[in-house]
Amino acid sequence: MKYAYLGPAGTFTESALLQVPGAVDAQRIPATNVNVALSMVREGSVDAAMVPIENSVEGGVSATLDAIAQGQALQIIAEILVPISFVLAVRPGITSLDQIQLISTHGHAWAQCRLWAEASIPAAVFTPASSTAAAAVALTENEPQHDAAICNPLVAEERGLNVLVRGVEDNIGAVTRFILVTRPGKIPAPSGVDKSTLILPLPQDRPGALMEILEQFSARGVNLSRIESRPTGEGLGQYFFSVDFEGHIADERVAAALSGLHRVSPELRFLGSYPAAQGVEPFVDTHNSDAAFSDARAWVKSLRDRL
Ligand SMILES: O=C(O)C(=O)C[C@]1(C(=O)O)C=C[C@@H](O)C=C1
Repeated sequence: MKYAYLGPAGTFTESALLQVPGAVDAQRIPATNVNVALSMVREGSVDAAMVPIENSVEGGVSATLDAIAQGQALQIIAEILVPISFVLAVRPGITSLDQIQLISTHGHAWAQCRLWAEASIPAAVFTPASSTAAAAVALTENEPQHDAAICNPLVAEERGLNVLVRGVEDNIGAVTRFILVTRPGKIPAPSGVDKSTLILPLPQDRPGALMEILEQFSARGVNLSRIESRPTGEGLGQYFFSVDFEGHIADERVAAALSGLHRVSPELRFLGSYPAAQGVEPFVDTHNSDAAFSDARAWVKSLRDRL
């Protein structure tokens, strides 16, 4: 397997990739951003890409939500959770917080440390980097453009950077969720605790369209675990929903919800069913069990056989 990931080496995304069985010894290609990583998958130069999709503090990663919603179809085959804690690394010569004028990191990381930064280095100006590791690596250049970087403790250690402060995140216990993305292919077999992801364009032409979408899930007892709206980019008021729910396409209730959704929003995209990184087997009412669905189907068929 050959993997792309949001690089350079030392990002939290690489930490997520290293949790994938076999990835430690596999070829790992750093990409400068999420779009580049996903393009490598689409054009076939790698087998899969690891990209961030949401953080428990800052929410959805728009670049990923948008890139997998549009363009050539992709599939999610796994999710990985990584606990997030940041350090403040500094360039040689900086020994105290009041010397820091320019501070760099990834936008999502900055959002998770903003309160600490406002209180501790109020005069410092933030300059965005393509990743936390890119900001850290830049401190090792001959003439660094910034004085400090907020990054993964591992990259600071690997690059021999001076760390002034540890644990600069505003929320202890933050977690980022990453997804492993391939070209569409075989769907991982149900594990018992699975998740599925959909992109659902919101039908424009009628009131109650969102309700129609939601009732497809609720009528079959399918529990949503994330729903976010994103603009399609085609004009004000035009949205799609990015939705995760508990269950696998092999489950009858999920298949029934999907066929209902296809009628309501025919342009929907199924992004895959894959083992959930945490959670318990979902509670399924008797009337939403696989057996109840196949009994009902057989009953209707017996009636239609009389046509
Ligand atoms: O910059 C990194 O190290 C990344 O892996 C990206 C990213 C993100 O996009 O949210 C991942 C985890 C952290 O929440 C901060 C940044």
